[in-house]
Amino acid sequence: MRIDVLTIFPDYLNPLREALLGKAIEQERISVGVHDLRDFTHDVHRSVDDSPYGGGPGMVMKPQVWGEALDAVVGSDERLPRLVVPTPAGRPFTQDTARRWAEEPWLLFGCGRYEGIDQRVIDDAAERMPVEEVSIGDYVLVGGEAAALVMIEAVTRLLPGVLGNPLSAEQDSFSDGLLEGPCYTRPEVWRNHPVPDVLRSGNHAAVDRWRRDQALVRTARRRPDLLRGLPEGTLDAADRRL
Ligand SMILES: Nc1ccc2ncsc2c1
Repeated sequence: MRIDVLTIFPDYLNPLREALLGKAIEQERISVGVHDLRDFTHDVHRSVDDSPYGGGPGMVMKPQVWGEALDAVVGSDERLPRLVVPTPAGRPFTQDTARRWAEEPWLLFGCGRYEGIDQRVIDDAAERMPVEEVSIGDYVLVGGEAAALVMIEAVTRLLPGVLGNPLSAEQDSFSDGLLEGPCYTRPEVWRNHPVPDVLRSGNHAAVDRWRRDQALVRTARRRPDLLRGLPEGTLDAADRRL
């Protein structure tokens, strides 16, 4: 997978070079290009924003700069990226989104700041490539870079060879629609807190049942919306006994 990121704060994306993701880049399982939007300005101030038409607070990112930057990154390659624009006004980013994007050969993240990017940039790009405006949640951020880091991690961890243990991707939260239950490691007792006996029983069926019950109870308490949204047939008779 090829990933490109357009941003006015390229150093914000340095964490992509760390840990498992950094290793996947070194192993050339993923290529990551981070591009400074200001490299596509032509004025002495390297300005990327301007006042909003219609008035109002804040500034809007200029279409000319974005248009030139996107043209440069996309290039004349016949292949086109899926352009992802992180924005609070976007469709929700979910594990299903991550799974879908993990099949893409090329993702291009356009990170806006200020009040956002001139809408004509999105409209013009959509004439040439698939574009998705996506939100990672309902809270205030200053720009799209943190969201891009979140989404890039959620996607690339699903790629073959990126995670040390591929089972982890299949068994983690949301993989079966439920929140993950509690986890434990040594010592058996820590500050008078014991590990649940069932986890030390060696009875794998009982451990699986306990873990499933914990996931169901945690999901019911913290995210009842996820329970209501489970596909028909997800919960079996044993689940429904709770
Ligand atoms: N404020 C805010 C909230 C969510 C979000 N997702 C992508 S950029 C962004 C910005």
